[in-house]
Amino acid sequence: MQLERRQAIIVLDYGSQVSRLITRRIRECHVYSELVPASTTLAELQAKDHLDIKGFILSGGPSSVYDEGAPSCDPAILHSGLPVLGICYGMQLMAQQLGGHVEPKHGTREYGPATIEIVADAEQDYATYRIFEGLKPSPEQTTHLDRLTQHTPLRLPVWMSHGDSVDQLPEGFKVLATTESNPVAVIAHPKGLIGFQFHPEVTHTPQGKELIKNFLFRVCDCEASWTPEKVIDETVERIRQQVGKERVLCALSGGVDSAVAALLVHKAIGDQLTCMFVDTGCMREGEGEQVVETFRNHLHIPLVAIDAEERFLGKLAGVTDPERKRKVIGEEFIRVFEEEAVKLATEQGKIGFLAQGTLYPDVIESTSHDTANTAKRIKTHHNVGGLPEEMVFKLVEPLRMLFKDEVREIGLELGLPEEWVWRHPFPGPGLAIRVIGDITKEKLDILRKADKIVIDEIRRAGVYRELGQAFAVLTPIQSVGVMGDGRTYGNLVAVRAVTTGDFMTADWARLSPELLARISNRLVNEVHEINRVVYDITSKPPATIEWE
Ligand SMILES: Nc1ncnc2c1ncn2[C@@H]1O[C@H](COP(=O)(O)OP(=O)(O)OP(=O)(O)O)[C@@H](O)[C@H]1O
Ligand SMILES: O=c1[nH]c(=O)c2[nH+]cn([C@@H]3O[C@H](COP(=O)(O)O)[C@@H](O)[C@H]3O)c2[nH]1
Ligand SMILES: NC(=O)CC[C@H](N)C(=O)O
Ligand SMILES: [Mg+2]
Repeated sequence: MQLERRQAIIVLDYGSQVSRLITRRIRECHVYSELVPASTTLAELQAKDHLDIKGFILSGGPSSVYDEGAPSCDPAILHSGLPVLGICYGMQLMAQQLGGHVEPKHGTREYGPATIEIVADAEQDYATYRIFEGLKPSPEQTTHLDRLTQHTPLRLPVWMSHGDSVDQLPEGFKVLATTESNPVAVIAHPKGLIGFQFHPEVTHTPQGKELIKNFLFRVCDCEASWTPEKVIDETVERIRQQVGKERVLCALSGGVDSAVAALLVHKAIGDQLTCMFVDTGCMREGEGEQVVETFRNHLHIPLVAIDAEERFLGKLAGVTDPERKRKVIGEEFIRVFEEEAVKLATEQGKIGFLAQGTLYPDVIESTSHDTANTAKRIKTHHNVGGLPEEMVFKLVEPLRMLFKDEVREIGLELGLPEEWVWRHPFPGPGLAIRVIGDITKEKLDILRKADKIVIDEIRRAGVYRELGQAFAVLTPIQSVGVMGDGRTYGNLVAVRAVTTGDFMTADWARLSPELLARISNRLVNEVHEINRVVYDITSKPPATIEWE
């Protein structure tokens, strides 16, 4: 089967903190979008033969266009005849490269909320540029003067963050909107070149999504065809073409990413796939059983479950340093996979591919942001991806182009149980990095009970889905208590619950005092080793989500 080319909007990344949000907003409108480094040329993009490029967006960024070495845009993109939307730096760059001029304007800096007033002629300009079609002035934007003159210009609240301004337009451009302090807030050329000085991709621009939709559907003529069904069909076909008749191994963790990757591969090649779940002894209560039950009995996908508790706990004995724990676990995973892959290979023929749940944010991080590579290492996230070379696996990464919310949608569509789809992420090293200090089976058992109580109560209160992650941490601190009139000297458990979008930053969740009380009560009553409970009220930064 020949794969159709998919309609796409290419976002060029000039380094804005919110570049990837642009891509997400576009995808939320069911149009496919990729974020690429600013230096990407039109020729390179046209060489991606799976894409039918419908338009470009140039993101914002920290540079000033007149700075030496400031990033630019391949002129061929601006002259391609396809629509281009420049946002903030992107608009300034487009204006400058097409012959206009940009100046630092100390008097017209705008950071935060602003209101743009559309000065375009309602009938003619709306029909020519189409970017403001269908937008309505909100009643609170209507002034007394408007009512007196019975003329209500379109005003929109937006979010700005710039110190430079376009002060001279390139030929053929027209100003479509201004703000009180900035005469050039939106510019446009009849050929579909548009510039926004504000950021439509952030939620602080309330009608931002409508503006992006207008760009996609009215200016670029896109179809809303990037849907879960379509993604599944395409991905399945791609996997078939890549894998052929070879066998694939998928390491299954119990998390949503590896589960969805496995489902897609299974849909593509059926029994050529073998899944492998490794019980490290550091899993949550019932985790292993649930993985086995769902995959073998419910989804009918071949699964090998490896009980490696003894060897992992043996290697971890006496290890207290968090980084060391991660290393030990990472290495042990590799050893287990090596051994098991050899066994599988001799039983049913060689395994050529390894399926992984790599997501789009991982891909973006490793290609477009230099800062990601120079950033300071806080902790080594263990990943089974670092498999030894002598295994010579080729990789199948069916989620490479997807964000987590898209992965979840696909999981639902493929029949992964809801409870699994919405499960909080769980780190590969598992409870080993939530038992602070030295790890023993006894401590892990205490933590397993505590973790289950925390999660059960959070689910019962109906707040599980609102939280990014929630769990218990077993600390080595012991404290004195009194129970049944007797003295106790027991363990201190910390409860951690955070809200977060991307896990790069997080806030501690404002759980209700009633819920916290129930959790604390059950912890001390049901887990007799615990006699004191604290709630972690630090955000990330300065803390991290996990304690180790
Ligand atoms: N216990 C395990 N057994 C087998 N593979 C594992 C195990 N733990 C982790 N892995 C592998 O390591 C990969 C990375 O783990 P990671 O936690 O980042 O992703 P995930 O578990 O798939 O999803 P989530 O982020 O929702 O937890 C997994 O996709 C899986 O392939
Ligand atoms: O697969 C993983 N291997 C690891 O070693 C690891 N350490 C942290 N995490 C998860 O990453 C997210 C951010 O965690 P931190 O704020 O603690 O760095 C949170 O979701 C953490 O659970 C890990 N995941
Ligand atoms: N957010 C941005 O894109 C800022 C662009 C440019 N650095 C300015 O200050 O105007
Ligand atoms: Mg996981």
